[in-house]
Amino acid sequence: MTQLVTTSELQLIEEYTMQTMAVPQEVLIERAAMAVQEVIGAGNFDLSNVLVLAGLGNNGADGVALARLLHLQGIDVSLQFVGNLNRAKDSVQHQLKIAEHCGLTRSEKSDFQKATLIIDAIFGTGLNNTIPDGLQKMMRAANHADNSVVAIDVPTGISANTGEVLGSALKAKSTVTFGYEKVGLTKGGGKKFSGEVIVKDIGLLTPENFIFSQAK
Ligand SMILES: NC(=O)C1=CN([C@@H]2O[C@H](COP(=O)(O)OP(=O)(O)OC[C@H]3O[C@@H](n4cnc5c(N)ncnc54)[C@H](O)[C@@H]3O)[C@@H](O)[C@H]2O)[C@H](O)CC1
Ligand SMILES: [K+]
Repeated sequence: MTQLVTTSELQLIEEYTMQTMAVPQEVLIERAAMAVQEVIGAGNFDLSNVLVLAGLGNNGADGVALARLLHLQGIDVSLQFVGNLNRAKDSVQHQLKIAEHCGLTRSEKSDFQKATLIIDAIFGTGLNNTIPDGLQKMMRAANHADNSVVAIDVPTGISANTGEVLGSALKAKSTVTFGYEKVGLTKGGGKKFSGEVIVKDIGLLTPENFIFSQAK
């Protein structure tokens, strides 16, 4: 029996971890980035040219932290933001500051064809309505380029609760999801777009006798 989580259950667990147990958000972001670094470094992916597509929320923050780790490892990694960076969460700005201090500057436009691996850090569990048209176009181009894509936490475009495709979704070879498998990865489009789902512990703490509504 594998525990699955809905986004509201995950929110309670995140709050418990950060508010009650006082684990800083930056620690979770760092451990999330390290978890993805470990998975893609295990030999099944060609890391000769990695493109990180980062969104404006914490999924993007995970991606920026990962790009910095790969850069420090000497990997040829490009970091491209999707959306207006001025509207990004503080967590993203903070990770970008660290990355720039480490010598990684963001690219404006990246060449999907050149990338041997694309990291999908655009939207995670926070996607709450249909993907904007412009981004849908870019995602279809990325799917068409037929690169290897590794999704951080949830493939962009997939509802973490229902597995529904919200306009368009990025097809992942693997999805590295944190703490627990999200319900949306096990059904509908979520199952199809997630590829191999790898659950990684990043130090999320779960309250005693927490009630999970779903399992598989
Ligand atoms: N579970 C954990 O303990 C950790 C999770 N992390 C990562 O955080 C994301 C969830 O981050 P969040 O900021 O809540 O949302 P997203 O990054 O998924 O989305 C960004 C942002 O986008 C806005 N938005 C939602 N839908 C749309 C839309 N259709 N069009 C435009 N904008 C949209 C909304 O405001 C969102 O906030 C989780 O997946 C993990 O990757 C932590 O980093 C590590 C610990
Ligand atoms: K993602």
